[in-house]
Amino acid sequence: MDIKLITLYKIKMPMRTPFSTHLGTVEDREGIIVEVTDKEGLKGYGEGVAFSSPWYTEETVETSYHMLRDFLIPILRKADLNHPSEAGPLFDTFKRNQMAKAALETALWDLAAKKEEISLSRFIGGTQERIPSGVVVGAKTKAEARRQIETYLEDGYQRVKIKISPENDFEFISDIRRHFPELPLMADANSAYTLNHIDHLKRLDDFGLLMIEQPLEHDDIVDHAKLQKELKTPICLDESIVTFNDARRAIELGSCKVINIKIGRVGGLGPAKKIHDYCLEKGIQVWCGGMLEFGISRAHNIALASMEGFTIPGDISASSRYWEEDISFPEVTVEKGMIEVPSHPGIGFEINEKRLKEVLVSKETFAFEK
Ligand SMILES: O=C(O)CCC(=O)c1ccccc1C(=O)O
Ligand SMILES: [Mg+2]
Repeated sequence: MDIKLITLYKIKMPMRTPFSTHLGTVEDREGIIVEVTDKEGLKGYGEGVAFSSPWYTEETVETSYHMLRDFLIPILRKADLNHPSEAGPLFDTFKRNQMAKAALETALWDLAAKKEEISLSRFIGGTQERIPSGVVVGAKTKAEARRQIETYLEDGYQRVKIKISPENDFEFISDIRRHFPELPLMADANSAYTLNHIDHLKRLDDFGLLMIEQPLEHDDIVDHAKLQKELKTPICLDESIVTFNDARRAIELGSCKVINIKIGRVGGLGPAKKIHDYCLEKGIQVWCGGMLEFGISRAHNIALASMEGFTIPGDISASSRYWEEDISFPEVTVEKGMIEVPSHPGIGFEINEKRLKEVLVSKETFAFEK
């Protein structure tokens, strides 16, 4: 792919409003922007979506940076890739660290699409010109959740997801259902429950949720299979699906009816596509998850979600949902509940250099000599 240099930008930006789950609150979002420049001067971008602390998966901004600097960039330097689909298998020389892998792998996909002068969406086989948009409410009180939902519905969002735990689920969901009886609503537990909560969870069946996301442990697929047999509400897996084989095994066991695909969590666009294709074949629904991300990862999500199997509105919202000003432009906007898939080459978004400078923590460049 004729790579000339790679630049890593570590950044930090305050969220417009803090985002809370039962696991903790994110106020300042740190991240890594990966810029891969080829010999013609074309630039591809990727984003490392790990958080500052390992509350969602085991990765952090610092571990991702270490993986990129000390393992992934060096192995890429030695390899002579012809196509970005070769990066995933190359990086799997090293175990896990999916978000670090995805940060670099997605930059290679953007670069390759730009070289072909087609949009990333077309390059990966996307067919949809606009995608339905959903939004996540991360509120501490039910009054705050209700206010947020009202605003989001005015903005046109087609689906709302709330974060739940055994302590607040009935309070939040029953209040939302009373005020918004027809709202396409789902709940994400981020592993707040155990199998001891089966009867508790069964009672949530009455609320007509689209699905319940990751009720049980982050690395479980066996207990989820037991739970799915007892629940009418479809189970969607998020944290449990980190590789293609995780998806294959979960589907074989009946652990879920839906999979939330996050490019970062599964190690890149290549694996994300592979999981999508398999789910489509097996009749398992998929949607694109979010990571409170900046515009580069959001752009990759939009390209992924333009593929045929992404029929459910995902957690892809407007840039303004989380940011005063994003590091890319144009900002992602939601019109009548839909986000337009760009037709420009690559991800179809540029870096907002002024904003990147404002939020920059550090910058490091790695030259590739042949
Ligand atoms: O709007 C978004 O970006 C996704 C919000 C969200 O639910 C989430 C945010 C951070 C980490 C994990 C999750 C999740 O899907 O579990
Ligand atoms: Mg989730």
